[in-house]
Amino acid sequence: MTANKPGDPTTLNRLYGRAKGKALRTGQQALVEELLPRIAVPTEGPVTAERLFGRPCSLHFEIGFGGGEHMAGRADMLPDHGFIGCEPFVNGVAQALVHVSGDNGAGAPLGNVRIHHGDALEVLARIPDGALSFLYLLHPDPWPKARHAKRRMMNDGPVRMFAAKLKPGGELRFGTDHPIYLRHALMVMQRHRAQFDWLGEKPADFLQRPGGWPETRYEAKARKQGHEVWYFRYRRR
Ligand SMILES: C[S@@+](CC[C@H](N)C(=O)[O-])C[C@H]1O[C@@H](n2cnc3c(N)ncnc32)[C@H](O)[C@@H]1O
Repeated sequence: MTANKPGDPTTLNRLYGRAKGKALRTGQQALVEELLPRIAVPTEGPVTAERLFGRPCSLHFEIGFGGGEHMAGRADMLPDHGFIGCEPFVNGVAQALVHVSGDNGAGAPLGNVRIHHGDALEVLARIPDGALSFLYLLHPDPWPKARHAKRRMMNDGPVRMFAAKLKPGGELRFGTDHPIYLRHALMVMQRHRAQFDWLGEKPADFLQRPGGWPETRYEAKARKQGHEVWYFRYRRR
Protein backbone atom coordinates (compact mmCIF):
# COMPACT_ATOMS: atom_id res chain seq x y z
CA MET A 1 0.00 0.00 0.00
CA THR A 2 1.52 3.37 -0.98
CA ALA A 3 1.20 6.07 1.67
CA ASN A 4 -0.11 9.54 0.79
CA LYS A 5 -2.26 8.46 -2.14
CA PRO A 6 -5.72 10.02 -1.82
CA GLY A 7 -8.00 7.36 -0.38
CA ASP A 8 -5.37 5.23 1.32
CA PRO A 9 -5.79 4.61 5.06
CA THR A 10 -2.75 6.65 6.10
CA THR A 11 -3.91 9.69 4.18
CA LEU A 12 -7.51 9.27 5.35
CA ASN A 13 -6.49 8.91 8.99
CA ARG A 14 -4.37 12.03 8.77
CA LEU A 15 -7.18 13.92 7.07
CA TYR A 16 -9.62 12.84 9.75
CA GLY A 17 -7.27 13.83 12.56
CA ARG A 18 -6.65 10.26 13.69
CA ALA A 19 -2.94 9.84 14.14
CA LYS A 20 -2.11 6.17 14.56
CA GLY A 21 -4.79 5.20 17.04
CA LYS A 22 -4.11 2.84 19.93
CA ALA A 23 -1.51 0.11 19.53
CA LEU A 24 -3.18 -3.14 18.53
CA ARG A 25 -3.31 -5.94 21.08
CA THR A 26 -1.33 -9.06 20.15
CA GLY A 27 -4.45 -11.01 19.14
CA GLN A 28 -5.69 -8.13 17.00
CA GLN A 29 -2.28 -7.72 15.35
CA ALA A 30 -2.31 -11.41 14.45
CA LEU A 31 -5.79 -11.06 12.92
CA VAL A 32 -4.67 -8.06 10.85
CA GLU A 33 -1.65 -9.99 9.61
CA GLU A 34 -3.26 -13.39 9.07
CA LEU A 35 -7.03 -13.09 8.63
CA LEU A 36 -7.24 -9.73 6.84
CA PRO A 37 -5.22 -10.81 3.76
CA ARG A 38 -7.52 -13.84 3.39
CA ILE A 39 -10.73 -11.81 3.42
CA ALA A 40 -9.47 -8.56 1.89
CA VAL A 41 -11.30 -7.07 -1.08
CA PRO A 42 -8.97 -7.31 -4.12
CA THR A 43 -7.21 -3.98 -4.63
CA GLU A 44 -7.80 -3.95 -8.39
CA GLY A 45 -10.45 -4.99 -10.84
CA PRO A 46 -14.19 -5.52 -10.53
CA VAL A 47 -15.73 -6.25 -7.15
CA THR A 48 -18.46 -8.83 -7.72
CA ALA A 49 -20.22 -11.47 -5.62
CA GLU A 50 -18.72 -14.22 -7.79
CA ARG A 51 -15.18 -12.92 -7.36
CA LEU A 52 -15.48 -12.35 -3.60
CA PHE A 53 -17.71 -15.23 -2.51
CA GLY A 54 -17.44 -17.68 -5.40
CA ARG A 55 -21.18 -17.52 -6.13
CA PRO A 56 -23.91 -15.04 -7.02
CA CYS A 57 -25.54 -13.65 -3.86
CA SER A 58 -27.17 -10.49 -2.52
CA LEU A 59 -24.45 -7.93 -1.83
CA HIS A 60 -24.34 -5.54 1.13
CA PHE A 61 -21.86 -2.66 1.38
CA GLU A 62 -21.00 -0.76 4.56
CA ILE A 63 -19.13 2.54 4.47
CA GLY A 64 -16.99 3.26 7.55
CA PHE A 65 -18.00 0.28 9.72
CA GLY A 66 -16.06 1.59 12.75
CA GLY A 67 -15.67 -1.43 15.05
CA GLY A 68 -17.74 -3.63 12.71
CA GLU A 69 -20.57 -4.47 15.14
CA HIS A 70 -23.32 -3.67 12.65
CA MET A 71 -21.61 -5.40 9.72
CA ALA A 72 -20.95 -8.57 11.73
CA GLY A 73 -24.47 -8.52 13.19
CA ARG A 74 -26.05 -8.26 9.73
CA ALA A 75 -23.72 -10.90 8.27
CA ASP A 76 -24.67 -13.24 11.09
CA MET A 77 -28.40 -12.60 10.42
CA LEU A 78 -28.06 -13.22 6.67
CA PRO A 79 -25.50 -16.01 6.16
CA ASP A 80 -26.41 -16.49 2.47
CA HIS A 81 -25.69 -12.84 1.64
CA GLY A 82 -22.26 -11.32 1.00
CA PHE A 83 -21.00 -8.35 3.02
CA ILE A 84 -18.33 -5.85 2.01
CA GLY A 85 -17.13 -3.40 4.64
CA CYS A 86 -14.66 -0.55 4.23
CA GLU A 87 -12.84 1.29 6.99
CA PRO A 88 -9.57 3.24 6.85
CA PHE A 89 -9.00 3.22 10.64
CA VAL A 90 -6.85 0.18 11.47
CA ASN A 91 -8.13 -0.12 15.05
CA GLY A 92 -11.65 -0.42 13.67
CA VAL A 93 -10.55 -3.04 11.15
CA ALA A 94 -8.88 -5.01 13.95
CA GLN A 95 -12.05 -4.89 16.07
CA ALA A 96 -14.16 -5.99 13.11
CA LEU A 97 -11.80 -8.92 12.52
CA VAL A 98 -12.42 -10.07 16.09
CA HIS A 99 -16.16 -10.23 15.29
CA VAL A 100 -15.58 -11.89 11.91
CA SER A 101 -13.26 -14.52 13.39
CA GLY A 102 -15.80 -15.45 16.07
CA ASP A 103 -13.15 -14.66 18.72
CA ASN A 104 -15.63 -12.37 20.48
CA GLY A 105 -17.20 -15.47 22.01
CA ALA A 106 -20.45 -14.81 20.13
CA GLY A 107 -20.21 -17.75 17.76
CA ALA A 108 -18.59 -19.26 14.67
CA PRO A 109 -16.44 -17.32 12.18
CA LEU A 110 -18.36 -15.42 9.52
CA GLY A 111 -17.51 -16.65 6.03
CA ASN A 112 -19.62 -14.04 4.26
CA VAL A 113 -17.63 -10.86 5.07
CA ARG A 114 -14.93 -9.17 3.00
CA ILE A 115 -13.04 -6.14 4.29
CA HIS A 116 -11.23 -3.26 2.66
CA HIS A 117 -8.83 -1.35 4.89
CA GLY A 118 -9.20 2.01 3.15
CA ASP A 119 -11.56 4.27 1.25
CA ALA A 120 -15.07 2.99 0.60
CA LEU A 121 -15.65 5.11 -2.49
CA GLU A 122 -12.65 3.59 -4.25
CA VAL A 123 -14.15 0.09 -3.80
CA LEU A 124 -17.69 1.23 -4.55
CA ALA A 125 -16.53 2.60 -7.89
CA ARG A 126 -15.39 -0.94 -8.86
CA ILE A 127 -18.75 -2.57 -8.08
CA PRO A 128 -20.87 -3.04 -11.22
CA ASP A 129 -23.88 -0.75 -11.47
CA GLY A 130 -27.05 -2.24 -10.02
CA ALA A 131 -25.19 -4.96 -8.08
CA LEU A 132 -25.93 -3.93 -4.47
CA SER A 133 -28.96 -4.94 -2.43
CA PHE A 134 -28.06 -2.83 0.62
CA LEU A 135 -25.78 0.10 1.30
CA TYR A 136 -25.14 1.30 4.87
CA LEU A 137 -23.91 4.73 5.93
CA LEU A 138 -24.10 4.77 9.72
CA HIS A 139 -22.93 7.73 11.75
CA PRO A 140 -20.61 9.11 9.08
CA ASP A 141 -18.00 11.64 10.24
CA PRO A 142 -20.07 14.82 10.66
CA TRP A 143 -17.67 17.50 9.44
CA PRO A 144 -19.85 20.09 11.19
CA LYS A 145 -18.02 23.21 9.96
CA ALA A 146 -19.60 24.66 6.82
CA ARG A 147 -16.20 24.95 5.13
CA HIS A 148 -15.74 21.17 5.50
CA ALA A 149 -19.20 20.24 4.20
CA LYS A 150 -17.72 18.92 0.93
CA ARG A 151 -15.97 16.16 2.92
CA ARG A 152 -19.27 14.71 4.12
CA MET A 153 -20.05 11.30 2.67
CA MET A 154 -23.64 12.38 2.11
CA ASN A 155 -23.11 14.70 -0.85
CA ASP A 156 -24.27 14.78 -4.45
CA GLY A 157 -21.26 12.89 -5.91
CA PRO A 158 -21.38 9.92 -3.50
CA VAL A 159 -25.19 9.80 -3.50
CA ARG A 160 -25.17 9.64 -7.30
CA MET A 161 -22.80 6.67 -6.98
CA PHE A 162 -25.04 5.04 -4.30
CA ALA A 163 -27.95 5.33 -6.74
CA ALA A 164 -25.91 3.79 -9.56
CA LYS A 165 -24.65 0.84 -7.51
CA LEU A 166 -27.95 -0.11 -5.86
CA LYS A 167 -30.34 -2.32 -7.79
CA PRO A 168 -33.94 -1.16 -8.20
CA GLY A 169 -35.63 -2.02 -4.90
CA GLY A 170 -32.24 -1.99 -3.12
CA GLU A 171 -31.96 -0.09 0.13
CA LEU A 172 -29.80 2.74 1.44
CA ARG A 173 -29.71 2.89 5.25
CA PHE A 174 -28.46 6.06 6.86
CA GLY A 175 -28.20 6.85 10.57
CA THR A 176 -26.90 9.85 12.48
CA ASP A 177 -27.28 11.67 15.78
CA HIS A 178 -25.78 14.88 14.43
CA PRO A 179 -28.33 17.66 13.77
CA ILE A 180 -26.16 19.53 11.26
CA TYR A 181 -25.49 16.32 9.33
CA LEU A 182 -29.16 15.38 9.46
CA ARG A 183 -30.24 18.70 7.94
CA HIS A 184 -27.56 18.47 5.27
CA ALA A 185 -28.39 14.83 4.43
CA LEU A 186 -32.10 15.51 4.13
CA MET A 187 -31.44 18.35 1.71
CA VAL A 188 -29.10 16.17 -0.37
CA MET A 189 -31.57 13.28 -0.46
CA GLN A 190 -34.33 15.70 -1.46
CA ARG A 191 -32.27 16.59 -4.54
CA HIS A 192 -32.09 12.86 -5.39
CA ARG A 193 -35.76 12.10 -4.88
CA ALA A 194 -36.10 10.89 -8.46
CA GLN A 195 -33.86 7.93 -7.48
CA PHE A 196 -34.89 7.25 -3.87
CA ASP A 197 -38.12 6.83 -1.92
CA TRP A 198 -38.08 7.26 1.85
CA LEU A 199 -39.42 4.03 3.35
CA GLY A 200 -40.98 5.56 6.46
CA GLU A 201 -44.60 4.55 6.89
CA LYS A 202 -45.37 7.06 9.62
CA PRO A 203 -43.87 10.56 9.88
CA ALA A 204 -42.05 9.69 13.14
CA ASP A 205 -40.52 6.44 11.82
CA PHE A 206 -37.10 8.05 11.63
CA LEU A 207 -37.02 8.19 15.45
CA GLN A 208 -36.97 4.43 15.95
CA ARG A 209 -34.33 1.93 14.94
CA PRO A 210 -35.99 -0.39 12.41
CA GLY A 211 -35.77 -4.17 12.89
CA GLY A 212 -32.71 -5.85 11.38
CA TRP A 213 -30.55 -2.82 12.14
CA PRO A 214 -27.94 -3.81 14.77
CA GLU A 215 -26.73 -1.00 16.99
CA THR A 216 -23.37 0.55 16.11
CA ARG A 217 -20.72 1.72 18.56
CA TYR A 218 -21.32 5.40 17.73
CA GLU A 219 -25.03 4.97 18.11
CA ALA A 220 -24.57 3.49 21.60
CA LYS A 221 -22.19 6.33 22.47
CA ALA A 222 -24.67 8.92 21.20
CA ARG A 223 -27.50 7.45 23.27
CA LYS A 224 -25.29 7.39 26.37
CA GLN A 225 -24.68 11.10 25.85
CA GLY A 226 -28.45 11.63 25.73
CA HIS A 227 -28.59 12.37 21.98
CA GLU A 228 -31.52 11.44 19.80
CA VAL A 229 -30.58 9.07 16.97
CA TRP A 230 -32.26 9.25 13.55
CA TYR A 231 -32.68 6.34 11.15
CA PHE A 232 -33.53 6.49 7.45
CA ARG A 233 -34.26 3.75 4.96
CA TYR A 234 -34.47 4.75 1.31
CA ARG A 235 -35.52 2.43 -1.49
CA ARG A 236 -33.82 2.77 -4.86
CA ARG A 237 -36.54 3.32 -7.43
C1 LIG B 1 -18.16 8.41 13.29
S1 LIG B 1 -17.42 6.91 12.78
C2 LIG B 1 -18.80 5.78 12.78
C3 LIG B 1 -18.38 4.35 12.77
C4 LIG B 1 -19.52 3.33 12.72
N1 LIG B 1 -20.26 3.41 11.49
C5 LIG B 1 -20.44 3.47 13.92
O1 LIG B 1 -21.58 3.92 13.71
O2 LIG B 1 -20.02 3.12 15.02
C6 LIG B 1 -17.21 7.20 11.04
C7 LIG B 1 -16.31 6.17 10.40
O3 LIG B 1 -16.24 6.39 9.00
C8 LIG B 1 -14.92 6.08 8.59
N2 LIG B 1 -14.66 6.73 7.29
C9 LIG B 1 -14.44 8.03 7.05
N3 LIG B 1 -14.22 8.23 5.75
C10 LIG B 1 -14.31 7.02 5.14
C11 LIG B 1 -14.15 6.59 3.80
N4 LIG B 1 -13.86 7.43 2.80
N5 LIG B 1 -14.32 5.28 3.54
C12 LIG B 1 -14.62 4.41 4.53
N6 LIG B 1 -14.76 4.77 5.82
C13 LIG B 1 -14.61 6.07 6.11
C14 LIG B 1 -14.06 6.62 9.71
O4 LIG B 1 -12.76 6.06 9.75
C15 LIG B 1 -14.89 6.23 10.93
O5 LIG B 1 -14.55 4.98 11.46
